[in-house]
Amino acid sequence: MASASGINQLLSRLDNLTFDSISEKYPTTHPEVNPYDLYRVHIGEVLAPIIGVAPEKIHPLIQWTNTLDKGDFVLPIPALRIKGAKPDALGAEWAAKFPEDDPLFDKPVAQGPFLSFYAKGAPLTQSLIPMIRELGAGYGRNRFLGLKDPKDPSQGKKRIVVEFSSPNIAKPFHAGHLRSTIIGSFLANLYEGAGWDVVRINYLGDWGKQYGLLALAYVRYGDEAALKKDPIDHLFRLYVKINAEKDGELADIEARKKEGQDVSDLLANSLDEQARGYFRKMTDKDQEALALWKRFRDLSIVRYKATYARLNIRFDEYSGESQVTEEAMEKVAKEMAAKGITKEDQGAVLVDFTELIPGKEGKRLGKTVIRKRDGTALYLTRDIAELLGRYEKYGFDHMIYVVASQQDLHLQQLFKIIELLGYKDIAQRCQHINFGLVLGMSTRRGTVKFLDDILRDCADHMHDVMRKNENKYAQVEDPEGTADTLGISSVMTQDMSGKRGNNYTFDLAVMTSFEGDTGPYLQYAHTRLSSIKRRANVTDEELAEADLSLLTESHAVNVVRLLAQWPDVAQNTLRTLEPTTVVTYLFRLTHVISSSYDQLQVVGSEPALKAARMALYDASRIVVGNCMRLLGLSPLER
Ligand SMILES: NC(=[NH2+])NCCC[C@H](N)C(=O)O
Repeated sequence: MASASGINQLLSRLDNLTFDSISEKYPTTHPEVNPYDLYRVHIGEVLAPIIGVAPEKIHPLIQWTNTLDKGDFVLPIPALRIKGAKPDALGAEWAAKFPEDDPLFDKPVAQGPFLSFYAKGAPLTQSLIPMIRELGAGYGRNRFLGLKDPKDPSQGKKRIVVEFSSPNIAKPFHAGHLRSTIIGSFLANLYEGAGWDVVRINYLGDWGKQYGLLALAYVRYGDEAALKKDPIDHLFRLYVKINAEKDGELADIEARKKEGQDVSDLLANSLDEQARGYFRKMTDKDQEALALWKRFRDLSIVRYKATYARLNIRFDEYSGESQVTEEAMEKVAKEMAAKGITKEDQGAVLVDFTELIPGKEGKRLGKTVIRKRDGTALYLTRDIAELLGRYEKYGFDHMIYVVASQQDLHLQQLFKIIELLGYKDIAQRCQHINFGLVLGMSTRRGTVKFLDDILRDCADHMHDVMRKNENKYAQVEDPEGTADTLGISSVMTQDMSGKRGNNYTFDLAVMTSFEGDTGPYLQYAHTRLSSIKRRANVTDEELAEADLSLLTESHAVNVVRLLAQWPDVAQNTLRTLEPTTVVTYLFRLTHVISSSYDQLQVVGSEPALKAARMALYDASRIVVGNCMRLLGLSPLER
């Protein structure tokens, strides 16, 4: 069965529409990957002569519903702006005129200012199930959305850079990095599914005076074997130790100064000063200093890669603050000065937005330093040069920075400076995707330090939860691996359940439960669908030939109606850029599937019915799996 068979089957029911006529008249629709596009086109075409408005005008106004009892689509009548008549009356009139024997819809229902449309079960079921099974992992993907020119695919894809995760070497991987990793990877998958060319960048915090200090620590206390074994941990320990020493020293100097002692010698030889000197060597490209720093960086990246792999995440580029060259910063510094964006203030260079931009906006953006008095560049300085460098390198159509809300101002300043530099078109391509805090994140081992700690702790907790059910536990083939996957699913699902901007409380007990809207529940739903298929013993051929007209129960039709929404949900998520759009849909879907099990048994039903129901569950398994993979979860089979 070819993938088009499902959609052709629908089209063959409609004598006025063909593939070509649809794509000609409705260039934004793609029924071959989203059957509901055809449904909307059809509504417009049928209503047009009834209402006396062009179908292309009606089509974009049609919306989906949040619950199936409200229908599959609604037309908000006031949106048509028909003068003189009451929406309620119009709705009733149009509903009455809607043909009784429409091939796709029952007679619409007028509900206040809305006209609600309910898809007929049989045509939807019989076309959608084969389509989903044929498209498989591709169902919900829409390669057309990312085309530069939808009418001319030879123009190629649009390109997006997604920068996410971006931890700091030798410092803890905190909740902000965790959220950036989860949300960023999700967004990258989302755009990939929409046919964009996606570049994933990890912008490491790996530069600055503190890395000079770290090098000093390594020279004093470093342990080669420990560094090789666990660089992230070893560097962090060194970092903590040397920072404590440095702070103690500065406090001591401060105290002596208060007593009136001459501390200039102490200051000149202080760790802080030595760190500055070491970092200066790094920026001056001293080979030895750079070699040590590069080892720290390279070894850390190797470890990070292994951890990201557990989450199915890979990056196309490990960029970082260190990769921004002095030359590149020098170049923009000149540009900024020439354009009058920066000014000197007691040897430092700064941008004063309050002077550059009148009113509230300038006040909000405030003032910010671009070069310190000692000549060193700052976080923002590097971001400016990095952004322009990325544009040069990738020529992106869009770029997303997935960074915590605490850095809202930083990114606003960054984009504004790019704009003031005269690159308004580039600034407009950039977007900050922010997110709220994670509260109360600590583990049994104490406060969280690294991504590995977080994941291990969740896996351990999950393992305990699993052990509580001895019977089931005994049946799990690889309890360690399963606990690991379930643990990861727990954290990720909890993180993506609410709106990005909200804070949430990290709660191991809640997130690892199999009850409620949790990651383990989703995994359970998927394994159950997989096990039905294993136990039913129906061949793929039998599934392909199943008589789907047997799926008449409302439970079956409701599952299909939800399955049909998936391409729309994915497409809508491109607008919201909220993981919860997918998560919410996925829980609705899994709940409807789960409530159908008692009504629609597979094992024990007579062969034809068994095959038909199995085809329904197989399509369900595919969609649940596709949603989970888009979210970054690895669906379990057992
Ligand atoms: N381009 C950027 N500034 N990205 C965000 C980097 C996040 C930074 N490393 C931090 O931990 O706070």
